[in-house]
Amino acid sequence: MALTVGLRPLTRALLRPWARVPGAALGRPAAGSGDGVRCFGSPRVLVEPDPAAGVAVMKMRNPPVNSLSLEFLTELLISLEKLENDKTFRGIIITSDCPGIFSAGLDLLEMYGRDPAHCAEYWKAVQELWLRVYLSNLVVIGAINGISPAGGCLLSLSCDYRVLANNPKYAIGLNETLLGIIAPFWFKDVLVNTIGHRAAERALQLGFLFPPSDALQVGIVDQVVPEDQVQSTARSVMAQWLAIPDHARQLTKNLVRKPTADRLLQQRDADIQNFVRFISRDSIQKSLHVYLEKLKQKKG
Ligand SMILES: CCCCCC/C=C/CC(=O)SCCNC(=O)CCNC(=O)[C@H](O)C(C)(C)COP(=O)(O)OP(=O)(O)OC[C@H]1O[C@@H](n2cnc3c(N)ncnc32)[C@H](O)[C@@H]1OP(=O)(O)O
Repeated sequence: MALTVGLRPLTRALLRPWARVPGAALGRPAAGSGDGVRCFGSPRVLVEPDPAAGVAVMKMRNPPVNSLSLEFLTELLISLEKLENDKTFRGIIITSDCPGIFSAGLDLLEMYGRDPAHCAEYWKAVQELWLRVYLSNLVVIGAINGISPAGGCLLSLSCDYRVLANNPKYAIGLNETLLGIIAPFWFKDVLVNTIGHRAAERALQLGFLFPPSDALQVGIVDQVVPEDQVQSTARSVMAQWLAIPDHARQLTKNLVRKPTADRLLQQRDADIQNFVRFISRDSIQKSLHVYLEKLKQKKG
């Protein structure tokens, strides 16, 4: 799939070939590689390759909460495209480098107080990340080591398999209604595909954030394991998935997922316009303001 985001100069600049990680992470040997295999990535995305296994671990590190800002989305897209195009890799594990947080979801500051052109560019990047992960030819496993609301949950749901750490704080779900906003139809479609119509109907309207035991029961994650076993479990699950011939697995994945992705692909521009119209409403901006204030006050 070609990377088609119509980006502004700032974000286009990020799309240069494979930026190296600055500072300490630069050229750090990948965990367990022992053979000089180097980590790479970008400021917010650390990629630990294991070429022998054909697997790369992609660690999100956009502190404090891995909110999906435009820059972060762009870096994730670059990393994913690079891995997708490198025949060395057959699978990726997406996880977080921010303790206790997988991803706080979309960056509210990209939609609050912004002009329509910015909101449109942002939404296009959100669409692009979803399409890239959801339709990836690679096996994509989510090693969910922290809380994962809204856009964080969408990212998880777009993986082929989800392993969640068993910590009651690590809730997962599409909680948009709690913010006074609405999960777009393609977020909803992915949830319905995963947990079924009735469970999704309740979860979406009530903005459920499922703690691990409930998450497993409803099927929004595939496995819940002790926190220190999330990465090793993701690795063993990956080995099972990689035992299947790539072409058969990829075509089957496409068969199952294409109709859902096509619904967005057929109306991307309309979806962007709809988002911009919705998010620009005074009432929605007010809801976002109230929610952001609540987040601030929680601290004080
Ligand atoms: C058709 C129209 C469709 C519109 C659809 C729009 C779809 C949106 C989907 C989304 O993803 S919306 C985002 C939903 N996310 C959330 O509700 C999570 C909000 N955050 C939290 O609940 C908490 O931050 C946390 C993740 C549980 C972490 O808690 P913790 O106590 O560890 O940290 P905080 O002190 O709360 O946060 C630190 C810092 O980060 C800011 N922040 C948190 N989340 C976001 C975010 N999603 N976007 C931007 N900024 C965020 C928070 O405000 C703090 O900032 P400060 O400056 O340090 O005070």
